[in-house]
Amino acid sequence: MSTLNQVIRDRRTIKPKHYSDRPVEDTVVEELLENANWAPTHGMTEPWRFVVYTGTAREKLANFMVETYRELTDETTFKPSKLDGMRVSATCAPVIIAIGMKRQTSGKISLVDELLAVGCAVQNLHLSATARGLGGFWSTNVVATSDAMRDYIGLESDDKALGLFYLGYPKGAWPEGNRASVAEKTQWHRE
Ligand SMILES: Cc1cc2nc3c(=O)[nH]c(=O)nc-3n(C[C@H](O)[C@H](O)[C@H](O)COP(=O)(O)O)c2cc1C
Repeated sequence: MSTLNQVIRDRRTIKPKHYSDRPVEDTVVEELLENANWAPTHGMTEPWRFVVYTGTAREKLANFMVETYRELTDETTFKPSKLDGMRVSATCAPVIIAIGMKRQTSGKISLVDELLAVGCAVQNLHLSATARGLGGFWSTNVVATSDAMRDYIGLESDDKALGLFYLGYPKGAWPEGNRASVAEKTQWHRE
Protein backbone atom coordinates (compact mmCIF):
# COMPACT_ATOMS: atom_id res chain seq x y z
CA MET A 1 0.00 0.00 0.00
CA SER A 2 2.80 2.42 0.80
CA THR A 3 4.03 2.09 -2.79
CA LEU A 4 0.63 3.00 -4.18
CA ASN A 5 0.31 5.95 -1.79
CA GLN A 6 3.75 7.12 -2.82
CA VAL A 7 3.06 6.90 -6.55
CA ILE A 8 -0.24 8.77 -6.17
CA ARG A 9 1.37 11.55 -4.16
CA ASP A 10 4.51 11.71 -6.30
CA ARG A 11 2.59 12.03 -9.58
CA ARG A 12 3.47 15.43 -11.01
CA THR A 13 2.78 17.44 -14.09
CA ILE A 14 6.16 17.80 -15.78
CA LYS A 15 6.19 19.80 -19.02
CA PRO A 16 8.19 18.82 -22.14
CA LYS A 17 10.76 21.61 -21.83
CA HIS A 18 11.96 19.76 -18.71
CA TYR A 19 12.46 16.40 -20.48
CA SER A 20 15.84 14.88 -21.29
CA ASP A 21 16.78 13.34 -24.66
CA ARG A 22 16.28 9.84 -23.27
CA PRO A 23 13.90 7.96 -25.56
CA VAL A 24 10.81 6.21 -24.26
CA GLU A 25 10.58 2.63 -25.50
CA ASP A 26 7.41 1.59 -27.34
CA THR A 27 7.01 -1.28 -24.86
CA VAL A 28 6.83 1.23 -22.01
CA VAL A 29 4.18 3.26 -23.82
CA GLU A 30 2.23 0.05 -24.45
CA GLU A 31 2.39 -0.81 -20.74
CA LEU A 32 1.05 2.63 -19.77
CA LEU A 33 -1.78 2.33 -22.29
CA GLU A 34 -2.58 -1.18 -21.07
CA ASN A 35 -3.01 0.25 -17.57
CA ALA A 36 -5.10 3.13 -18.93
CA ASN A 37 -7.35 0.54 -20.55
CA TRP A 38 -8.17 -0.91 -17.12
CA ALA A 39 -9.99 2.26 -16.02
CA PRO A 40 -13.54 1.90 -14.74
CA THR A 41 -16.24 2.27 -17.39
CA HIS A 42 -19.99 2.71 -16.96
CA GLY A 43 -21.78 0.19 -19.17
CA MET A 44 -18.45 -1.18 -20.41
CA THR A 45 -18.33 1.43 -23.17
CA GLU A 46 -14.55 1.87 -22.74
CA PRO A 47 -14.75 5.31 -24.39
CA TRP A 48 -11.03 6.21 -24.22
CA ARG A 49 -9.07 6.37 -27.46
CA PHE A 50 -5.36 7.01 -27.86
CA VAL A 51 -3.27 8.10 -30.80
CA VAL A 52 0.47 7.92 -30.20
CA TYR A 53 2.85 10.32 -31.98
CA THR A 54 6.59 9.66 -31.96
CA GLY A 55 9.47 10.41 -34.35
CA THR A 56 8.70 12.72 -37.25
CA ALA A 57 4.95 12.36 -36.66
CA ARG A 58 5.48 14.84 -33.81
CA GLU A 59 6.62 17.51 -36.24
CA LYS A 60 3.55 16.97 -38.42
CA LEU A 61 1.41 17.23 -35.29
CA ALA A 62 3.18 20.46 -34.30
CA ASN A 63 2.60 21.93 -37.78
CA PHE A 64 -1.08 21.03 -37.57
CA MET A 65 -1.33 22.61 -34.11
CA VAL A 66 0.33 25.83 -35.16
CA GLU A 67 -1.91 26.17 -38.23
CA THR A 68 -5.03 25.36 -36.22
CA TYR A 69 -4.06 27.82 -33.49
CA ARG A 70 -3.83 30.59 -36.12
CA GLU A 71 -7.27 29.60 -37.45
CA LEU A 72 -8.94 29.44 -34.02
CA THR A 73 -7.59 32.72 -32.70
CA ASP A 74 -7.87 36.36 -33.73
CA GLU A 75 -5.76 39.41 -32.91
CA THR A 76 -7.30 39.69 -29.45
CA THR A 77 -6.78 36.05 -28.45
CA PHE A 78 -3.62 35.10 -30.39
CA LYS A 79 -0.53 34.74 -28.16
CA PRO A 80 2.84 34.20 -29.87
CA SER A 81 4.16 32.49 -26.71
CA LYS A 82 1.35 29.93 -26.88
CA LEU A 83 2.16 29.15 -30.50
CA ASP A 84 5.88 28.78 -29.70
CA GLY A 85 4.99 26.57 -26.73
CA MET A 86 3.10 24.16 -28.97
CA ARG A 87 6.12 23.70 -31.20
CA VAL A 88 8.55 23.42 -28.28
CA SER A 89 6.37 20.83 -26.52
CA ALA A 90 6.10 18.66 -29.63
CA THR A 91 9.86 18.86 -30.16
CA CYS A 92 10.91 18.18 -26.56
CA ALA A 93 8.54 15.31 -25.79
CA PRO A 94 9.64 11.97 -27.26
CA VAL A 95 6.06 10.69 -27.07
CA ILE A 96 2.76 12.54 -27.40
CA ILE A 97 -0.53 10.74 -26.86
CA ALA A 98 -3.72 12.34 -28.15
CA ILE A 99 -6.63 11.57 -25.85
CA GLY A 100 -10.02 10.96 -27.38
CA MET A 101 -13.50 10.06 -26.22
CA LYS A 102 -15.59 7.79 -28.44
CA ARG A 103 -19.30 8.42 -27.89
CA GLN A 104 -21.33 5.23 -28.10
CA THR A 105 -24.12 5.42 -30.70
CA SER A 106 -26.91 4.42 -28.28
CA GLY A 107 -26.23 7.44 -26.05
CA LYS A 108 -27.33 5.20 -23.15
CA ILE A 109 -24.44 6.23 -20.95
CA SER A 110 -24.33 9.96 -20.21
CA LEU A 111 -21.70 12.19 -21.73
CA VAL A 112 -20.53 13.10 -18.24
CA ASP A 113 -19.91 9.45 -17.40
CA GLU A 114 -17.99 8.94 -20.63
CA LEU A 115 -15.80 11.97 -19.91
CA LEU A 116 -15.21 10.82 -16.33
CA ALA A 117 -14.16 7.38 -17.57
CA VAL A 118 -11.60 8.93 -19.91
CA GLY A 119 -10.32 11.03 -16.99
CA CYS A 120 -9.84 7.81 -15.01
CA ALA A 121 -7.94 6.28 -17.92
CA VAL A 122 -5.63 9.29 -18.13
CA GLN A 123 -5.01 9.10 -14.39
CA ASN A 124 -4.03 5.43 -14.76
CA LEU A 125 -1.69 6.45 -17.56
CA HIS A 126 -0.14 9.27 -15.53
CA LEU A 127 0.29 7.16 -12.39
CA SER A 128 1.90 4.37 -14.42
CA ALA A 129 4.26 6.93 -15.96
CA THR A 130 5.18 8.14 -12.47
CA ALA A 131 5.91 4.60 -11.32
CA ARG A 132 8.38 4.35 -14.24
CA GLY A 133 10.04 7.70 -13.47
CA LEU A 134 8.43 9.34 -16.50
CA GLY A 135 7.10 12.87 -16.44
CA GLY A 136 3.68 13.51 -17.93
CA PHE A 137 1.68 16.58 -18.90
CA TRP A 138 -2.00 16.61 -19.87
CA SER A 139 -2.58 19.67 -22.03
CA THR A 140 -6.12 20.75 -22.87
CA ASN A 141 -5.48 23.95 -24.76
CA VAL A 142 -7.80 25.39 -27.39
CA VAL A 143 -6.24 23.36 -30.21
CA ALA A 144 -5.84 20.09 -28.31
CA THR A 145 -9.58 20.01 -27.53
CA SER A 146 -10.83 21.42 -30.83
CA ASP A 147 -13.06 19.77 -33.42
CA ALA A 148 -10.11 20.09 -35.79
CA MET A 149 -8.03 17.93 -33.42
CA ARG A 150 -10.92 15.47 -33.13
CA ASP A 151 -10.88 15.11 -36.92
CA TYR A 152 -7.06 14.96 -37.02
CA ILE A 153 -7.04 11.97 -34.68
CA GLY A 154 -9.65 10.18 -36.76
CA LEU A 155 -12.69 10.56 -34.52
CA GLU A 156 -16.23 11.43 -35.58
CA SER A 157 -18.58 14.35 -34.93
CA ASP A 158 -20.14 13.01 -31.69
CA ASP A 159 -16.70 12.18 -30.27
CA LYS A 160 -14.32 14.53 -28.49
CA ALA A 161 -10.66 15.39 -28.48
CA LEU A 162 -9.71 15.69 -24.81
CA GLY A 163 -6.18 16.99 -25.09
CA LEU A 164 -2.63 15.81 -25.55
CA PHE A 165 -0.61 13.85 -23.02
CA TYR A 166 3.12 14.53 -23.28
CA LEU A 167 5.58 11.97 -21.93
CA GLY A 168 9.32 12.05 -21.28
CA TYR A 169 12.04 11.39 -18.73
CA PRO A 170 12.71 14.55 -16.72
CA LYS A 171 16.21 16.01 -16.94
CA GLY A 172 16.12 17.72 -13.54
CA ALA A 173 14.95 16.92 -10.05
CA TRP A 174 11.46 15.50 -9.60
CA PRO A 175 9.23 18.49 -8.72
CA GLU A 176 7.53 18.96 -5.37
CA GLY A 177 3.75 19.10 -5.33
CA ASN A 178 1.39 20.93 -3.07
CA ARG A 179 -2.26 20.64 -2.13
CA ALA A 180 -4.55 22.38 0.31
CA SER A 181 -5.72 20.01 3.02
CA VAL A 182 -8.35 17.46 2.01
CA ALA A 183 -10.15 18.23 5.28
CA GLU A 184 -11.16 21.60 3.75
CA LYS A 185 -12.88 19.75 0.91
CA THR A 186 -14.55 17.01 2.91
CA GLN A 187 -17.65 16.77 5.05
CA TRP A 188 -18.47 13.76 7.21
CA HIS A 189 -22.02 12.99 8.32
CA ARG A 190 -22.23 10.31 10.96
CA GLU A 191 -25.86 10.42 12.03
C1 LIG B 1 -8.07 17.67 -17.24
C2 LIG B 1 -6.77 18.42 -17.02
C3 LIG B 1 -6.35 19.33 -17.96
C4 LIG B 1 -5.15 20.03 -17.80
N1 LIG B 1 -4.76 20.93 -18.74
C5 LIG B 1 -3.67 21.67 -18.54
C6 LIG B 1 -3.28 22.66 -19.51
O1 LIG B 1 -3.91 22.81 -20.55
N2 LIG B 1 -2.19 23.41 -19.24
C7 LIG B 1 -1.47 23.24 -18.08
O2 LIG B 1 -0.49 23.96 -17.89
N3 LIG B 1 -1.77 22.27 -17.19
C8 LIG B 1 -2.86 21.48 -17.39
N4 LIG B 1 -3.19 20.50 -16.48
C9 LIG B 1 -2.25 20.15 -15.42
C10 LIG B 1 -2.44 20.98 -14.17
O3 LIG B 1 -1.88 22.25 -14.38
C11 LIG B 1 -1.73 20.27 -13.00
O4 LIG B 1 -2.36 19.04 -12.77
C12 LIG B 1 -1.77 21.11 -11.72
O5 LIG B 1 -0.94 22.23 -11.85
C13 LIG B 1 -1.33 20.32 -10.49
O6 LIG B 1 -0.02 19.85 -10.65
P1 LIG B 1 0.33 18.29 -10.53
O7 LIG B 1 -0.34 17.59 -11.69
O8 LIG B 1 1.85 18.23 -10.63
O9 LIG B 1 -0.15 17.80 -9.22
C14 LIG B 1 -4.37 19.79 -16.63
C15 LIG B 1 -4.81 18.86 -15.68
C16 LIG B 1 -5.99 18.20 -15.87
C17 LIG B 1 -6.46 17.20 -14.83
